[in-house]
Amino acid sequence: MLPVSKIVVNCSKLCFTNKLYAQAFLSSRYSSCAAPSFEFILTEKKGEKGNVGLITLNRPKALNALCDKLVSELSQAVDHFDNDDSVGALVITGSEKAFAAGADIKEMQCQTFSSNVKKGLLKDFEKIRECKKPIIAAVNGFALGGGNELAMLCDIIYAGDKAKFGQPEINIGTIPGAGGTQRIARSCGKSKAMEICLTGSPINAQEAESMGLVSKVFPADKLVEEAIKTAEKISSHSPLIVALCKESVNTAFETTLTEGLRYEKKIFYATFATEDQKEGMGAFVEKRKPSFKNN
Ligand SMILES: CCCCCCC[C@H](O)CC(=O)SCCNC(=O)CCNC(=O)[C@H](O)C(C)(C)COP(=O)([O-])OP(=O)([O-])OC[C@H]1O[C@@H](n2cnc3c(N)ncnc32)[C@H](O)[C@@H]1OP(=O)([O-])[O-]
Repeated sequence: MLPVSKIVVNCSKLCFTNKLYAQAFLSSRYSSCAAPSFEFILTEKKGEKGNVGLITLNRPKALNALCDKLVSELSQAVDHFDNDDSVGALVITGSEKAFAAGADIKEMQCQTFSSNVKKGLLKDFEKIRECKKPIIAAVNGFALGGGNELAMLCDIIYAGDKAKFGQPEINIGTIPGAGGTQRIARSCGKSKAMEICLTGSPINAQEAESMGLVSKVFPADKLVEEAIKTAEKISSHSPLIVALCKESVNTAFETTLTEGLRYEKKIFYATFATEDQKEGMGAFVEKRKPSFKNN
């Protein structure tokens, strides 16, 4: 156990580091509109048409632990691809060892209730949810705590065959804070959510697939390629209609069945006011490929 004096020194060092991060973030954010450059993530466009935005978490020494700066960069990169008309869908991945081992415990250990409230600890994490384009999480290795919550924040989860999912927060005296208790319960039911959150024990990719947390499992070395293929398929559709479809499915997690069906019907009717619906149905009747205009 660390003596108190060492903990205090460590915490003040962290606060200073956070200030530097904040300054670097502000200057990178407001200096240009070009693709931002990052320290803890890599971004590139993938797919035959370059229409998939790939974001790779890249903080290998800490198993991609989600420190403030990493999450802030991630949120900026998601926003950047969301506003890039040449990109139709995003893939977020990590390394073969870790998608992300959770929030950065070393950074979090000295935080207090009031500091969490004042700085809005989860604000960048929550911003990712506003992305209109579909996001696929391609998970190899550990997806623990905030790592699993980040995967669940995405729209589709693909796993490598050695992936491990879990919410170990209970082991370190806290609870899942970025959607773990809510999203597992909604997608996999109460008993699984309780088991995962209350034991803190991880589950493997096959269990995650059988309980519906993950939609497909691939050999680890094929995972990102498969996720990109799915993202390309999504990107071949009308971006406008894809965004409406994503919003409609997400509504299923927010409301009652009656309200959800009412919402879906409104959106379905509304698609008939778009050029892309005319183009899509026209192309089918004329036996040609549609050419969507995002209108
Ligand atoms: C701001 C946004 C917030 C978003 C979400 C907040 C809410 C969320 O619900 C709360 C959490 O996620 S609570 C978190 C929930 N997550 C957990 O409780 C999981 C904690 N991690 C583990 O249990 C183990 O590391 C593993 C079992 C993942 C791997 O074991 P292994 O293969 O023997 O590897 P190893 O030797 O152990 O690690 C290698 C290096 O990585 C380092 N590092 C790793 N994880 C870190 C982390 N989260 N932090 C910091 N560092 C972390 C580790 O210290 C070491 O570096 P060192 O310089 O040599 O000290």
